[in-house]
Amino acid sequence: MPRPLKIAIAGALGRMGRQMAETIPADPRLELVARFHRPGSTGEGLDERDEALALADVVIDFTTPAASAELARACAARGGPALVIGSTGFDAAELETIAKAAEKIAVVRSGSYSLGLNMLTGLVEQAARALSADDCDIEILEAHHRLKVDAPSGTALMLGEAAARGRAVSLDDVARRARDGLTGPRPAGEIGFAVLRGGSVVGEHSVSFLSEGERLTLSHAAGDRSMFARGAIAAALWVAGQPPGEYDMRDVLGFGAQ
Ligand SMILES: NC(=O)C1=CN([C@@H]2O[C@H](COP(=O)(O)OP(=O)(O)OC[C@H]3O[C@@H](n4cnc5c(N)ncnc54)[C@H](OP(=O)(O)O)[C@@H]3O)[C@@H](O)[C@H]2O)C=CC1
Ligand SMILES: O=C(O)C1=N[C@H](C(=O)O)C[C@H](O)C1
Repeated sequence: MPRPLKIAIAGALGRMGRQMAETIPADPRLELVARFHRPGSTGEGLDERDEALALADVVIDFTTPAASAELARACAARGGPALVIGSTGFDAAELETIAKAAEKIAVVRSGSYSLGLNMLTGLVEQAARALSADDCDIEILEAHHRLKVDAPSGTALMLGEAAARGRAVSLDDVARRARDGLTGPRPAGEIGFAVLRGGSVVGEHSVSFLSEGERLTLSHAAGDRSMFARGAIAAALWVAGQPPGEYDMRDVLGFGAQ
């Protein structure tokens, strides 16, 4: 039997950090070797970041875009460990930092570690390919708890990317990320986003394909955070054996080009 994979958790005191600390010890393939939070955060069994990086094969990180980019830089500078990034809301510079780090270490980054949601991206791509932009409008709706700080969610953007792939266009060229005021009629080909925030909603996403007289809606609802943790664990087990590069859950799940 191979030795357990050594995991460190970044953002240990956050909602997902605490969920990871609950889920990892129940998996015999893993050993939780360290948990760290912000630099200088102590107590509650926390480790210093650099000590944690020295102990781990893989770091699982659900923090903030800035913290994830800095962590990727630090992991790359020391030649490891590999990284599983769950944070969302990155800007272009942060994505560039992660891409640079991925020249030195293996990184999985996904807006959603849910298996069902990643399956949904394949269905969305397929539907978008089949339903022409001339007479079918794509709208993405997401709902999350009141404490979420980024919008649209990373998952909504993943679904938008899937729809854009299906239509062979760039999401940046067709995304309508908000509407307010006198917006005019909806241009054909747009992929629209709408956002709801409130209460304790873990995460709900739907993609609607609207044409004259009918609407097809594909949707996913997260019941709790444990399935994100299980997906991140699958990514950690997979990424440990990979050469440097930036990967996503389609690589982990073997979905390949859809
Ligand atoms: N990909 C996926 O499947 C999922 C992604 N997410 C994403 O993961 C991220 C975290 O979500 P969630 O756990 O709900 O959010 P939380 O705010 O509960 O947790 C994030 C934690 O990161 C901490 N943090 C901030 N800066 C640093 C740093 N430099 N080093 C270490 N820790 C730091 C924060 O500390 P402090 O509290 O002190 O600010 C906070 O506790 C979000 O971007 C969210 O969208 C969430 C669920 C699933
Ligand atoms: O912040 C959250 O909570 C979540 N964030 C991710 C996202 O932005 O899509 C994943 C999940 O929906 C929960």
